Amino acid sequence: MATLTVQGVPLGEGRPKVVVPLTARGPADLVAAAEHLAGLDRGPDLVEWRADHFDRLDDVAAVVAAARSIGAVLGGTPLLFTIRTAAEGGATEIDGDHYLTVNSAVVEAGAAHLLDVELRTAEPGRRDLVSAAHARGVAVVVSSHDFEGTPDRATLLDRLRRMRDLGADLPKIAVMPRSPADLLNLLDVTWTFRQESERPLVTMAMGATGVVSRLAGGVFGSACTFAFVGAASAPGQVPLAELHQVLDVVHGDDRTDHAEHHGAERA
Ligand SMILES: O=C1C[C@@](O)(C(=O)O)C[C@@H](O)[C@@H]1O
Repeated sequence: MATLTVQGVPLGEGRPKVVVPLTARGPADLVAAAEHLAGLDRGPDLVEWRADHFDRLDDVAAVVAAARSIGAVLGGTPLLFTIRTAAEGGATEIDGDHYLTVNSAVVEAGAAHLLDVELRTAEPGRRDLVSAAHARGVAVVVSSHDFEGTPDRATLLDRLRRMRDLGADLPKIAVMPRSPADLLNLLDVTWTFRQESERPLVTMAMGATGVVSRLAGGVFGSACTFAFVGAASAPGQVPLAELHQVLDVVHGDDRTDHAEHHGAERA
């Protein structure tokens, strides 16, 4: 089972990597939030900028500048750039062309290490964006979110395979479980895909019923889990410090590794 290594952080190997989203609206608050994360004794392994919350998303240069500022503060910690559209539970009704323009500009500027491309993005833009990211050495997360329910196992597996076939380095699926059976299906599909695929994946079930997937999804093959500092960016997310403690119980304490990943690159 292969690993995707981004900025020295191995995804799909060992303990799942913790991602904290930044959801501040303005550049100064974003930088302050990034500084806070960078200063934590036990910070995240990756940081996601949820640029759909940014109050200047219409200004491509402002987005690129903010991504650069966040990246500079984070040092070596990998930065995932995400515009989560309203249709997928995000904070903005962005038009399709502007979505492609902003994402392409961030990729061309080398301002992020990973790029989230929503599966629902229309062709040919979707394929062009994936190719542009790969040409710049940016890893691609192809994502899909179901806020209403959980598709059946066959549909989930088919979705993950389509993401892989599109060139996703890290397919990602979030669902809303309506019962423990939905949660079991998601975990089952996660492990099935993990075994058949040459790349890691990320899955999570949202809401209260899904919390266990954020705590123990790594056992079933999910490479990352999202936690919050300040404000959650999705239902059911767990505070960062508590998530680290639970992962210590489930996977063992990684403090030495963690210090090595980030300490080495910042030094
Ligand atoms: O796709 C995801 C996962 C997520 O929706 C979650 O459920 O934790 C949080 C988002 O910020 C991120 O882009």
